[in-house]
Amino acid sequence: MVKSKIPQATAKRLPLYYRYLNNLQHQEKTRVSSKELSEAVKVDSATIRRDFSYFGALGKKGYGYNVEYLLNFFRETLDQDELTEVALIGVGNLGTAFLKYNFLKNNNTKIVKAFDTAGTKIGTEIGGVPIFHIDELEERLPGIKVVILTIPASEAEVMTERLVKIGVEGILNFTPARITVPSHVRVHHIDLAVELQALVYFLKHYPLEDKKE
Ligand SMILES: NC(=O)c1ccc[n+]([C@@H]2O[C@H](COP(=O)([O-])OP(=O)(O)OC[C@H]3O[C@@H](n4cnc5c(N)ncnc54)[C@H](O)[C@@H]3O)[C@@H](O)[C@H]2O)c1
Repeated sequence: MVKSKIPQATAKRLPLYYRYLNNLQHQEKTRVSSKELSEAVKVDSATIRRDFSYFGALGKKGYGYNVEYLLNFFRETLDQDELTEVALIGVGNLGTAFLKYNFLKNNNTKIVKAFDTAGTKIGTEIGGVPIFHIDELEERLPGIKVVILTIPASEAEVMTERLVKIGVEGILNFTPARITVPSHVRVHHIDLAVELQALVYFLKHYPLEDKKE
């Protein structure tokens, strides 16, 4: 297996590929063509071929890619065999939805603890995840390196400082606040409004070739 560094853009597509290939394996399919994969994950086949070349997976003409080989590679690369425990901060509309969904279906990340300030939620569970008061953060968070932030934007900066102090290494930030972190902490910012705008922009300016009239 190839162990060289994978470009970030490629790495971001790995979970997408992984999920689809996992489905194929459940259907007992042993191989997949880049065309089939391309249609399923909505990434053009040239990009898929380039991505896969980083994994040392070279599709054979008329055969395609070996599903098991790719899955093994992705499991290693995505650390799928290891459960990553995640905490969620802010059990409001968005946070509640994430707790109900949790992520175990897709891969081995799981929300194991949640925190909020609202008295009515403390001591309850949603989707099997216990909700603690945020005052207990310093006591209960250690050991967890990844946090999902779904609190009001006004709270984000102060909360981030607390998280960094406790040793959090990755923050999935759903708040509109741009938070600042030291260089050893990684923040991924998710903004559905921006994604939606991007989609509308692409539809307008880059119509798909086989768009039906
Ligand atoms: N990224 C996106 O696409 C997207 C979409 C919708 C909402 N949002 C953002 O996500 C955040 C949550 O949105 P929502 O609709 O769930 O809001 P909400 O008001 O329903 O939930 C916020 C929760 O955070 C809790 N909270 C407040 N201060 C806290 C603190 N210091 N520590 C712990 N918990 C605290 C509140 O008690 C509440 O339960 C907001 O910042 C919102 O702007 C982002």
